[in-house]
Amino acid sequence: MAMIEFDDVQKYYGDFHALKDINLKIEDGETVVLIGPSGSGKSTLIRTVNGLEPVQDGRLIVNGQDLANNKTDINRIRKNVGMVFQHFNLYANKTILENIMLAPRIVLKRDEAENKKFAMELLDRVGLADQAAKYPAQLSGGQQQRIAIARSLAMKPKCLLFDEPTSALDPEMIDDVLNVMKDIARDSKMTMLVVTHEMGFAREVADRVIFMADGQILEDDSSDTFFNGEPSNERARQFLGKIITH
Ligand SMILES: Nc1ncnc2c1ncn2[C@@H]1O[C@H](COP(=O)(O)OP(=O)(O)OP(=O)(O)O)[C@@H](O)[C@H]1O
Repeated sequence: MAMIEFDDVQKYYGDFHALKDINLKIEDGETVVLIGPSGSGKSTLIRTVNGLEPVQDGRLIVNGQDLANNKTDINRIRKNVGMVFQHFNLYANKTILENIMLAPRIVLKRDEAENKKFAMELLDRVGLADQAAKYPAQLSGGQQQRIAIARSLAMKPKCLLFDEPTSALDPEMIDDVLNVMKDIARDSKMTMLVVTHEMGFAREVADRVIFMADGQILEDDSSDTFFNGEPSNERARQFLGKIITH
């Protein structure tokens, strides 16, 4: 079964039609990159997948549950679907280790020793084991984002959503964060949906690239076709030309 399936999904902000006839299937374990110009609906689309934005019409199945049905338990979805934001949203008054241990303790009631052991493993995986006792403000933006990723992984989600995770970072921090994301894409069986302008990431690890404009999906290709062949949609070709030459 697909991890995520949009079936003629419509999303409105008041009268504004933000997502138009979205049809999209993302299989278990796929890494999919979503690109498109500013205001095209990328954030809106990704935020519908864990129920941060409700949809008004169609079917949106995530991990076997229909998010377009208001009886669906959003908390059950969020246990399995993590999200990493542009601004890291760490808890400022908690240590790095506590930031990672909090949700598994409260939501999953994970045993304290096991929780700590796994949190330390994750800190090691993102290269920040020596920062466990610090507070978020003592870390750089890039380090905070790696902690935010570790915090999402601590829930052992089936699916991880990334909404422009490197856009708020200084250029010299971007690669460290992308390397952590590449490592996850290569080594885990997790489904990843990533909004990003980082085409190197898309080219190296994405299975598919989706291009959106004006609330619609205009192109949905394998990464190989998108980068080594040519997108068939004219606007997707223009967009690709612009971001690659910049
Ligand atoms: N809460 C909201 N209320 C009303 N309109 C909104 C809201 N959020 C987004 N929009 C509008 O929906 C459209 C899509 O916005 P969205 O943030 O999804 O685009 P995006 O492709 O992620 O853009 P960017 O790359 O600039 O983040 C835009 O026209 C935006 O102004």
